Amino acid sequence: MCGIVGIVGKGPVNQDIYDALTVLQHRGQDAAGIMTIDNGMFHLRKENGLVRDVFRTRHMKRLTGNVGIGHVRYPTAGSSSSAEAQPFYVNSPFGIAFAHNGNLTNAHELQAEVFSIARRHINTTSDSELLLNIFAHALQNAAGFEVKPEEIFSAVETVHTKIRGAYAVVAAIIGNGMVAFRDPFGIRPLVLGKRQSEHGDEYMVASESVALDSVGFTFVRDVAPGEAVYVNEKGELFTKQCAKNPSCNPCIFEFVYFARPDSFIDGISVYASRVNMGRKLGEKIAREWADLDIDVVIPIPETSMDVALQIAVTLDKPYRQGFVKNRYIGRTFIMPGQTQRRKSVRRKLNAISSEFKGKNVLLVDDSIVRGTTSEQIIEMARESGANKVYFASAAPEIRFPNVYGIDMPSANELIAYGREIEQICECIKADGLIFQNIDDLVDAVREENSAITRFETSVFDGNYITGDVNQEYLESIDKSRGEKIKSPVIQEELSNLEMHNMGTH
Ligand SMILES: O=P(O)(O)OC[C@H]1O[C@H](OP(=O)(O)OP(=O)(O)O)[C@H](O)[C@@H]1O
Ligand SMILES: NC(=O)CC[C@H](N)C(=O)O
Ligand SMILES: [Mg+2]
Repeated sequence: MCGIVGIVGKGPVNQDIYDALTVLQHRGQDAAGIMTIDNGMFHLRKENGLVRDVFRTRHMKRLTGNVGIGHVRYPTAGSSSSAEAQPFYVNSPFGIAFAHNGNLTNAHELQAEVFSIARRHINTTSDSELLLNIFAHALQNAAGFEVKPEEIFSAVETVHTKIRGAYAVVAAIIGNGMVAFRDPFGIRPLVLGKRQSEHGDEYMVASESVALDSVGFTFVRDVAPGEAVYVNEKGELFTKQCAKNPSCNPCIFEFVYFARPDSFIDGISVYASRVNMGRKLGEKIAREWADLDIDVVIPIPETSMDVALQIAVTLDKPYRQGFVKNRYIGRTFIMPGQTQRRKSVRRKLNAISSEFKGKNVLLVDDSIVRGTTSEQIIEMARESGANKVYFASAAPEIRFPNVYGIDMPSANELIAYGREIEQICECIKADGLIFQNIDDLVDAVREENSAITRFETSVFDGNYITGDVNQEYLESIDKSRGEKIKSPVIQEELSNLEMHNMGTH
């Protein structure tokens, strides 16, 4: 899903960006990077790995300056080579550093255009590097060394007309400041925050509000879909709506799984939306499984815990922590390959057998995607002596690929693809399986902000909000990003393109 952050401060920003990235780590575990501007020069450190492993004191010391951006990556286009870690950089115009959350759906056409019209070479397979070059080319005609806010906004307008897909972006421009913008459908989140210092106001943008909280910035507002925010080096803020017909359609999977519960996205508390999901699903279980004898409700840590507690309250059943999570293992779903995901479930979760022995348990997860977690967890519950194992998912059946920044390029790998509920239940070997209805999921999230009339729900219903996704496109991403391509050997070959500005190690 990727996390992005940018700060224009009145003092060094390296530590704040680092701290903000650590609280956005749940959005991307593959690579991390920070790029700062000091005295007309960029300073960069990026590498594969978690934030705590990528940045050592020696790197932090080099990342000087009062303007900077950062990124944590979950690859959803190109390869997971360190050459595709972000921020990216181009030297013209001015020198631009760039970080992106989302995924483009017309990367292929853009590739041809960037070369034939802009005469720009892209040396990676990353869609984010393409997006950077489209933006840079649009800014190419800015007059003078100090770019005017209007010139920035006009470049963002051009980007909106050329690019399709999902994008929340932050960029830092040498000699000028920080730009951030969000796609006209508002698929990926982006918030603006402010902090008062004795030398004046400091501004920050981030994927989630929790990043602002962690470094003492106050939430100002969500960046609107299609809007651009520009903060110059003096700390002056300029904003403009740069899209013709913007509309707010946040990705509903942010609320189901991706975002941290203590974040607010487009005026919606992620935590409250999950509690609502639990209530709705609990009511459905009470209606449809009235005759089932459930002894206990057990969450599958970590994301489903808020949902499961509310299901237990709604059903008036005990809630117990039957699984202990190894706090040193990250999220399994955003790991790069199926082998690693599969192996990590048992390393991550262990059962407390006394909570299962002789009981009819209702296991709750936020979602079932490939079925990697549910299948193994049910096996563990049985090994621990459970009598009956029922399973509830706070999200509906996921049957369609995602093209907006979640790494689900192939319908075939989705356990619900081509299967009815009884068949999925057989695959994961549960005694009963129940999913949230799509309308209930949407209502659960909308309850927190009724002004949002539509969410990006394509993984559940196959309606792709940008209107440009057809079967041919889905087949092409399946082919180019299927599990095969993520094999370590192929990844190694792609890493040969390590032509990026690493700085000294
Ligand atoms: O059906 P699957 O393909 O297994 O995917 C779904 C599972 O993956 C996620 O957990 P993850 O371990 O990524 O993170 P969490 O600790 O935040 O729950 C999600 O919460 C489900 O448990
Ligand atoms: N999940 C994301 O936001 C990924 C951003 C970009 N498409 C990449 O793969 O690097
Ligand atoms: Mg989980």
